[in-house]
Amino acid sequence: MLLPPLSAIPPWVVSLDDYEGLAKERVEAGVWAYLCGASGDEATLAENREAFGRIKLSPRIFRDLSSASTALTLFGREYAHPIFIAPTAFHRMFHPEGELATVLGASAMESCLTVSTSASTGIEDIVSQATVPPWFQLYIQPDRGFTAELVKRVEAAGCGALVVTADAPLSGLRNREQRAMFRVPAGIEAVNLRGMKAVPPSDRVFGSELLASVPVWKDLEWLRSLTGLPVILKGVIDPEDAVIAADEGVSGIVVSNHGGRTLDTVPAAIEVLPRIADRLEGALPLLMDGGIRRGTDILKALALGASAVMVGRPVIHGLAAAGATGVAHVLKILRTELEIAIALTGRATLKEVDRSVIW
Ligand SMILES: Cc1cc2nc3c(=O)[nH]c(=O)nc-3n(C[C@H](O)[C@H](O)[C@H](O)COP(=O)(O)O)c2cc1C
Ligand SMILES: CC(C)CC(=O)C(=O)O
Repeated sequence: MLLPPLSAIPPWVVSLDDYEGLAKERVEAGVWAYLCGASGDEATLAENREAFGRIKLSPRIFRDLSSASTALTLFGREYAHPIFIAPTAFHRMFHPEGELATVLGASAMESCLTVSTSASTGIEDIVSQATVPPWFQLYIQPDRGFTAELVKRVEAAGCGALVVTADAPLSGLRNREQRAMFRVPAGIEAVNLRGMKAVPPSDRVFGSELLASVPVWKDLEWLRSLTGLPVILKGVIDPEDAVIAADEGVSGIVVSNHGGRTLDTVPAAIEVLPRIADRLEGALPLLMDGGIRRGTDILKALALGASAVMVGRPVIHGLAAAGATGVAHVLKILRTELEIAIALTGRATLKEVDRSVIW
């Protein structure tokens, strides 16, 4: 029997891990496998966490912290802190209020939500509830005409940026999800894709219509010609691709392996981040996601070259556990942990967080 969402947060809930247990009791088994799972042997999923554990911090003492702040400016906008929400699909699978609850929780904590292409709520409704303009994550669809209309629609709705996901032209084979026979439940759909001409399903990979229409670099140029929004490329792992992306004129990059859900045995995003930062030498703002569960993880990412981080599964744990309140509390925990971690390493502002923070 599934439990209903909580109406109050128990006092023993103090970390993101605590939320995972609360969420599991409230989510149907197949949907849970979709949320937690990753591709293949889930080696990259595990590595995203383990790599953070191998990085040690180096605290400095007796520093002046009187002007401490986590504020930053990104793509011309001020943000109160560098904790952003990664795009994840179909929030109504996890809570009846879906993305509307997520965006309320995000707004309460001054956090920016990236809305998935496969959101289960209309983009205009989500943006209307936000105090921080959401970003929109775009999968370039085989139907390029529909894609162009969608880009115009999200810009008109008031989204602040377009996050183009590049690492999932095909879905990874997520065995955990296959074994649980996961299907998107009836009544829940990617409403922002309604009316699109979909490619017919195929049990072939090579030779399929889908493979014939996967996006290439030239599609990025086309996309940039359609919109005045900053275009951020998500799913970059190889430093060579980061260099091409910068040459192509993207506004930013999300260093990400899709939470281990696409190609398995890719290195942890936090391991890749400093290599990309070294290659780009500050040419573009970098974000990263994958395995962020603690404020110290965020501090490590900032020290290794990220301007901000995105958080995926834990936000959904908060949503499933307690709707908007759960989302806000997950973000609040992370924000408090980050402030304490920055202060205990003797730094006052994000500008002071550089590689000297790493042991
Ligand atoms: C359930 C689920 C759905 C996701 N859906 C999307 C999506 O629609 N678009 C996308 O670009 N990434 C998607 N992602 C990947 C996340 O944006 C992000 O890269 C990843 O979850 C970060 O890792 P974390 O969960 O360890 O924080 C999804 C991830 C999960 C767990
Ligand atoms: C609907 C899916 C394509 C969303 C996704 O990117 C994921 O589940 O990882």
